[in-house]
Amino acid sequence: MNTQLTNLPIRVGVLGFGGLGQAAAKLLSSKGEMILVAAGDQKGYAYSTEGLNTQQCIQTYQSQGSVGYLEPFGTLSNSSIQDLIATGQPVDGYFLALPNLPNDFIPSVAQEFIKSGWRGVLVDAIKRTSAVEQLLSMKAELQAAGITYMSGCGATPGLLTAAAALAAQSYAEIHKVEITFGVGIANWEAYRATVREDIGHMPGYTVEKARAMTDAQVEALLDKTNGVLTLENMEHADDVMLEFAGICSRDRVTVGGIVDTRNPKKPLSTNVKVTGRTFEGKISTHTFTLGDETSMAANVCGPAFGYLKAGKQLHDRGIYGIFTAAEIMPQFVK
Ligand SMILES: NC(=O)c1ccc[n+]([C@@H]2O[C@H](COP(=O)([O-])OP(=O)(O)OC[C@H]3O[C@@H](n4cnc5c(N)ncnc54)[C@H](O)[C@@H]3O)[C@@H](O)[C@H]2O)c1
Repeated sequence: MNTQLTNLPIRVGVLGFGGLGQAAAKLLSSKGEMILVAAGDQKGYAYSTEGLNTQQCIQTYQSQGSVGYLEPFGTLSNSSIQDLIATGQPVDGYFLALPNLPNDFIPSVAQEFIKSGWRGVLVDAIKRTSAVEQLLSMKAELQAAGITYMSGCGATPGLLTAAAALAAQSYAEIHKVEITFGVGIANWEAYRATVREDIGHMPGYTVEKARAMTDAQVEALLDKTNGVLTLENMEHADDVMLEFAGICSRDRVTVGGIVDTRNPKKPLSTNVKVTGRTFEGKISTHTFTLGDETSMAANVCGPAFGYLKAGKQLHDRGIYGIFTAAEIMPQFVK
């Protein structure tokens, strides 16, 4: 059924109900074109055809540790994603607000969807180059399964990569794309996976090492830096996405930033600078800067659903496979 043509809201599932998953559910509650029908976390899932109540989901998750406790829509499960898909309940698209720990976790979730026979749109806000490469290599399987997968659709990669792709249009040749992000959050516990994955980029750390750290070890590390993580030359998928979209080779893309885990004020303004040469031979730089009042959650979840809507339009036209935020324009969700 083409929900867009029939004006029915797009039925959305949010997998992962931590910091970003809860923000995604809040954002959806003000939308008319999308409805939250499913939510899942590590210990359970909830489903309602009529739509889940965001506040009840968040309250249940925060007080009991899983949306699986939500009465009467919840189910407790240690394999919530597989079990939710197996219910066969209709969901048009899922936002994967899951940790990518280990670095092949989200690709393994994509495999579960492929195996299940479910057809629809999947959107991730994945960050590492090597993770996006794993997903890109699954293109033929996704196409055959009837899945339209939108990868790298958060803030960066995502919004900033798309802005770089747009800025590139003024130039005949792109010399460099420099992405610098500033993130301020009140406490690291609100975004555990995000902070762990960021630690994995620091000198002396790997994804596996960061994943294995206890909460006390994360806190001890943050104590040493006064809650601030400074990240340089990160392995970030903006590079492979811009290369894949034919904009520039990946070695011309750099990503770094500062994350303050103890202050919601951004430590610096998130921006992308795109330097290139015009057809007349002029060298110039376009800069796209995000407003400091916009939170990480707004800059990740907004684009994620914009890409879900764009993915749904592709899916309705029978276009399956994998696309990134550098190739497709997100659609504004009302
Ligand atoms: N692209 C971007 O701009 C951007 C920015 C920030 C965060 N992110 C990404 O968003 C993701 C989510 O981050 P967060 O800080 O909200 O995470 P979080 O730690 O706050 O929450 C993770 C959620 O996933 C659930 N989960 C974990 N394993 C699961 C499993 N096997 N099955 C089902 N649910 C499971 C947990 O129960 C929890 O609800 C991270 O991968 C992070 O890198 C992307």
